[in-house]
Amino acid sequence: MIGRLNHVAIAVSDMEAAASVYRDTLGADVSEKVAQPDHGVNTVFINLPNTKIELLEPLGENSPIAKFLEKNPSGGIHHVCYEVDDILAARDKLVAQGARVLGDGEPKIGAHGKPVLFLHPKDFLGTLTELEQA
Ligand SMILES: C[C@@H](C(=O)O)C(=O)SCCNC(=O)CCNC(=O)[C@H](O)C(C)(C)COP(=O)(O)OP(=O)(O)OC[C@H]1O[C@@H](n2cnc3c(N)ncnc32)[C@H](O)[C@@H]1OP(=O)(O)O
Ligand SMILES: [Co+2]
Repeated sequence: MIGRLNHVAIAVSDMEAAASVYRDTLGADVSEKVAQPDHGVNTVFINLPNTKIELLEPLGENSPIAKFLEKNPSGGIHHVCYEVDDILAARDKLVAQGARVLGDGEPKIGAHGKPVLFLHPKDFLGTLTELEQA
């Protein structure tokens, strides 16, 4: 069912400092910062030859990454995102197997303009898992 690794996300409290680590220290191709108000985060993408790293910082009062950063003040790996050909079929199959879809269960438009869903970390080996329509 799952296909390519679309991105690995890292939550950070200081986006400028984090982007500098990837741009200046690691010498990567780093995008501009984009607000994702529907998701309560700002994103910066690091474009690697075979995948992407998504840097996340909180946006607004009820950011879903706020608690994570309280527990991990120096940042940390927050989620992995896999591509699926048919996100609704994938969701229905996973729900039938007992997996919990976060939020209202309906896809939202993600950072790449495509539908995304999140699956509860406790159902996937302690790893918050995002699915993105390929
Ligand atoms: C722009 C878009 C895109 O790429 O297109 C994005 O990525 S937006 C990326 C931001 N959006 C999201 O993350 C949306 C989905 N996330 C959520 O709904 C939330 O963050 C939850 C995953 C439900 C966690 O919420 P919250 O931290 O408030 O709850 P909580 O502290 O009660 O956590 C419940 C349990 O899950 C654990 N937990 C929380 N966040 C976790 C994470 N990222 N990875 C692994 N475990 C995690 C906690 O330690 C806790 O475990 P214990 O009970 O053992 O202590
Ligand atoms: Co993501």
